Amino acid sequence: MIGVAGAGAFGTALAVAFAREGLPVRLWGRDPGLATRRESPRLPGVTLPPRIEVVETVSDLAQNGPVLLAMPMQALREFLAAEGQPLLASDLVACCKGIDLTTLQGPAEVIEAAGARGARAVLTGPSFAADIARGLPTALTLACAGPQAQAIQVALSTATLRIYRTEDVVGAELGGALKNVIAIAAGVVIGAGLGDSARAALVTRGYAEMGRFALALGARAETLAGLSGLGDLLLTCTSAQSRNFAHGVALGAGRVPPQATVEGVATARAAVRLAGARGIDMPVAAMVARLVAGEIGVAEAVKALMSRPLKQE
Ligand SMILES: NC(=O)C1=CN([C@@H]2O[C@H](COP(=O)(O)OP(=O)(O)OC[C@H]3O[C@@H](n4cnc5c(N)ncnc54)[C@H](OP(=O)(O)O)[C@@H]3O)[C@@H](O)[C@H]2O)C=CC1
Ligand SMILES: O=C(CO)COP(=O)(O)O
Repeated sequence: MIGVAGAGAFGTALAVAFAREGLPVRLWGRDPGLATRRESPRLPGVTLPPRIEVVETVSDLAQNGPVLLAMPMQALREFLAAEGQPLLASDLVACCKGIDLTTLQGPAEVIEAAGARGARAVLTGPSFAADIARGLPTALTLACAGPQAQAIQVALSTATLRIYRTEDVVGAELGGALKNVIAIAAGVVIGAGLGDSARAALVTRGYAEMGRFALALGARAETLAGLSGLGDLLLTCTSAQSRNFAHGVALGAGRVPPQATVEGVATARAAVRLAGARGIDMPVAAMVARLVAGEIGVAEAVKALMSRPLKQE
C-alpha cells in the first residue's frame, strides 16, 4: 500500500500513476469534498480512478508501505507537527522542493526533526504533475541514506515512472530547491524581453551558483549534474508549465503573478540566509530574493548582475 498525504497537483498525479499500475493507493487531502468529487482543484480534468481510496484521516495512510508527503515545503513542518504522529513509524518520502524558512532545513531534516523512525527519503527530479497524470514517461530521483532505499525505489517505480536512487540526500534536495529560484530568474529574463541568449547565460551562471552552494553544504557534484539538479533546472527554466518560471515571466513583464504554489520565492530568501552565513557568493539568488520582495526592479537587477567585477569562469 502506498500512502499519499496532500492532494494537490503532485500528490494527486502520483496517486493516479500508482493506481494506473494496479498498485493499492490511499490518498489524504485536507479538502473534505475530495472523496465525493474525486478531482483535485489543483489538477483539474484528472478524475481519481476507483483504485485510489480517498481516506478521511492521516492515520489511515500508515499501512505497510511508504507514505509520500506531497505538500508545499513551507507546510511540511506544520503538517508533521499537527497531523504527523500516526506516520512517524512509516517510511516517509518528501515530495516537496525547498528549504524551510524558519529552520533553514531541507525536507529530510524536517522529517527527522519531527521524530520519524522509518526512512527519511526525498522524491525529486524533472516532472510536471500534469505529465505524470497523463502517463507520460518521467524519470525521478529517490534520495535516501537508509537501508530502505532500494525497497522504496522498487515500490514507487511504474511503467511510466522510472526512479533512480542516490544516497546524496542533501544534493538531491538542494538541486530541487535551488532550480526553482533560477527558474524565477529565467522567467524574469523572458518576461522582460531580454532574449534567449540572456536566459542561457543566466541559467548557466545559476547552475554554477547552485553547485557552489550545494557542494559547500556537503552535496556531491554528480548529484547536481543529475536529474534532481541539472535535469530539473532545464525543465523548469524552459517550460511555460512551470509555476516558478511563470511567476518570473509575470514579474519581468510588470504583471501581477498568478496565485500558485511558487516554491522559489521562499527558497530564495532561505538560500540567501544560508549562503550569507557561510560566505558563499549567490548573486542570482540574491537578486531573485530582492526582486520578489519588491526591493528592486528588473532593470536594476540586470544592471547589478552585468556590472559585477569581471572574473574567471
Ligand atoms: N506540481 C508539480 O508539477 C510538481 C510539484 N512538486 C512539488 O510538490 C510540492 C507540492 O506542490 P503541488 O502539489 O504542485 O502544490 P499544489 O499547490 O498543487 O497543492 C498543494 C497541496 O498541499 C496542501 N497543503 C498545503 N498546506 C498544507 C498543510 N499544512 N497540511 C496539509 N496539506 C497542505 C494543499 O491543500 P489545500 O488545497 O487545502 O490548500 C494542496 O492540496 C511542492 O514542493 C512542489 O515543488 C514537485 C514536482 C512536480
Ligand atoms: O518541480 C517541478 C517540475 O519538476 C514543478 O515546477 P513548478 O513548481 O515550477 O511548477
